[in-house]
Amino acid sequence: MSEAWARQGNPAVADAPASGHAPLGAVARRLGQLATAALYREVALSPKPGLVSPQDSGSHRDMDFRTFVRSLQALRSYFPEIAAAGMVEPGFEPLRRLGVSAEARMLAATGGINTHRGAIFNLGLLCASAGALAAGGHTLTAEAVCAGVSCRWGDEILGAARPDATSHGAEVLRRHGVGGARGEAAAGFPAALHVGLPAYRGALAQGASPEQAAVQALFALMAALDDTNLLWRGGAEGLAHARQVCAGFLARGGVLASGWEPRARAIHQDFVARNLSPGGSADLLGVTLFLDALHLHVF
Ligand SMILES: CC(C)(COP(=O)(O)OP(=O)(O)OC[C@H]1O[C@@H](n2cnc3c(N)ncnc32)[C@H](O[C@H]2O[C@H](COP(=O)(O)OP(=O)(O)OP(=O)(O)O)[C@@H](O)[C@H]2O)[C@@H]1O)[C@@H](O)C(=O)NCCC(=O)NCCS
Ligand SMILES: Nc1ncnc2[nH]cnc12
Repeated sequence: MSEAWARQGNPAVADAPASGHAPLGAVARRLGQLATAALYREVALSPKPGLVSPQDSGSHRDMDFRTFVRSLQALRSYFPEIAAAGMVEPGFEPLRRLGVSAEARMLAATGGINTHRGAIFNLGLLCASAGALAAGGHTLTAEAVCAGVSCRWGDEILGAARPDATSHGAEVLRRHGVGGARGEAAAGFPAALHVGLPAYRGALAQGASPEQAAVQALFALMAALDDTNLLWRGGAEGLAHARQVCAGFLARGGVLASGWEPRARAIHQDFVARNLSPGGSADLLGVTLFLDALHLHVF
């Protein structure tokens, strides 16, 4: 199961070059494949508290696994496109326009449902940063790619926030002062880099399967993050409850302890009963899996 899950939707696993430098067009295509594969692995993963998986729709009534797959199909050309755009050292505005048009394609494919708004933003910026590094002849490491987003576009990412915006994220920023997707990106994705990635790799090193390691990374992210989706649906109380339950799961040994799966499923049911959905953590799990794959593949 675990190897099959790791290879699912991941063409890069099957045809990664053994060594050497690929032409830039091929690098952009491979970055796009890695981004799409990371998002596919995230949505295919189970159990995930409150989130959509092939098993069920979690705390969501308007979308299921097939909605996410349709959304991913609509986004397939976006990630290579924005990676290629990054290679010509653009300012923020051309990247933002690519993101806005990808969002429109996502909404058309899902009938107006927001499946991947955060992912379009996060992984779009990371693909552009990786493209810029590749064009400069630099090695693509998780640290360099994340720092690239912060250094190149951090100020504009924060500056693009409109005080009168009506999005859930903007409302949460006003009510709770939490920076959400923009804050994470502008700071160079500290949660994915310093929480998700060490949890994922640490679990693998201790013998977990890739699938178990991804569950561990998701719980670590949920325990640490001020997830604006949890705040939107559950307020400060809902966020505190979710973080505490996930910290408790990790303190009992997480996915490395026997009986972890029924415990994780019980937490899933608890989130559903409370109508909680950690969409920001899910997005950052996608980022974590993308960053990990950068190390595995030679460009
Ligand atoms: C920069 C934007 C993404 C602006 O976001 P804003 O702050 O205005 O907020 P939202 O529009 O609400 O979207 C932010 C999405 O980011 C994800 N997220 C949340 N917290 C974090 C975090 N701490 N770190 C990283 N990412 C985070 C999250 O995405 C997931 O949740 C989605 C479902 O959300 P929503 O529709 O609110 O949820 P429901 O609970 O289902 O609602 P109801 O059922 O109750 O109605 C899901 O899709 C996940 O993806 C937040 O949603 C951006 O809007 C923007 O500027 N976009 C265009 C530019 C662009 O993309 N450029 C790319 C290259 S520059
Ligand atoms: N699997 C998932 N379920 C619900 N919202 C999400 N946002 C990103 N991934 C998600």
